[in-house]
Amino acid sequence: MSTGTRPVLDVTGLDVHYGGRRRRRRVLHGVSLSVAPGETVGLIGETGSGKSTLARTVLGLVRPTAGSVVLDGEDVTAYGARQWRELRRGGVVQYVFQDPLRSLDPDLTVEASLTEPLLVRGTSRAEAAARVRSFLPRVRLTEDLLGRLPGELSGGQRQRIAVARALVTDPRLVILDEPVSALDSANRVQVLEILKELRASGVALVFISHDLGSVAGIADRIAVLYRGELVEVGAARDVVGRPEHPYTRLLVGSAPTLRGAPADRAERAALRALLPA
Ligand SMILES: Nc1ncnc2c1ncn2[C@@H]1O[C@H](COP(=O)(O)OP(=O)(O)OP(=O)(O)O)[C@@H](O)[C@H]1O
Repeated sequence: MSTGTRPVLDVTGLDVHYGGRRRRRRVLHGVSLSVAPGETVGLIGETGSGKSTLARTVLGLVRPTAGSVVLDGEDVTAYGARQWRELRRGGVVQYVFQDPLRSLDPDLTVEASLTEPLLVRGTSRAEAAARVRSFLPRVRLTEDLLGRLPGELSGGQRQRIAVARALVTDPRLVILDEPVSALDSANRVQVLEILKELRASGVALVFISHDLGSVAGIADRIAVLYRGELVEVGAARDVVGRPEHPYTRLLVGSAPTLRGAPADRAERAALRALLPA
């Protein structure tokens, strides 16, 4: 297979358990998901459905009990801590958290935060500084912010810096875990617009959200996670326009922006009754 068509992420039959032997609890079950180069996949599901666990497993922060994770053609399932460190340093996969303060070191200036991932990869200081400056307009930021600390920025600016930091190394895949949930509506729209534009650079995005409305306008495909299982995966317009699983129908019905009118109480109760316990 050529690298052009090879998935940038290929997760197969993933099971994840948390807890010790006595309190062992299955959080993901048989999850299989593939992301093509340049594709944007929205991963949606309610709180506790396992979205972050899936992201953390793909990033090597949680070890699966079964299944495999292949990143850009490399089976990383059995990677040890050192191999993961090297892989992360290589910048193939990057991530953005809901809270940008988790993605940014509070003691580093914006400039240091943005140049660091490039310097770690061996880019010269001058080249890194030039690359950072040329990247700023793509996230609607200006050079006067470079000397500030994360604590001296607005929430929206911080999240745009976190997005820039994830993308400045030209990764193949970026996982964004609820990247707009903590933002007000103006900043949310702006970050979504920026992400849409950045897709043109060919990076693959996995966009995690509990809100179908945020994901629907940006994702090529949508994957729906319900209680640790992927219950529906399809083209965004099909999942929104013709949802098949009762849980997806409930989600679409609860998002008035996606439907003429939200589902009424009786309809929601009928859909809930169809969901597996
Ligand atoms: N480190 C952990 N140890 C034990 N249980 C955990 C751990 N992390 C998460 N869980 C549990 O696993 C389940 C899935 O959590 P996860 O954070 O993956 O869900 P989520 O869909 O991302 O939820 P949210 O939208 O609230 O972030 C939850 O029941 C959670 O309490």
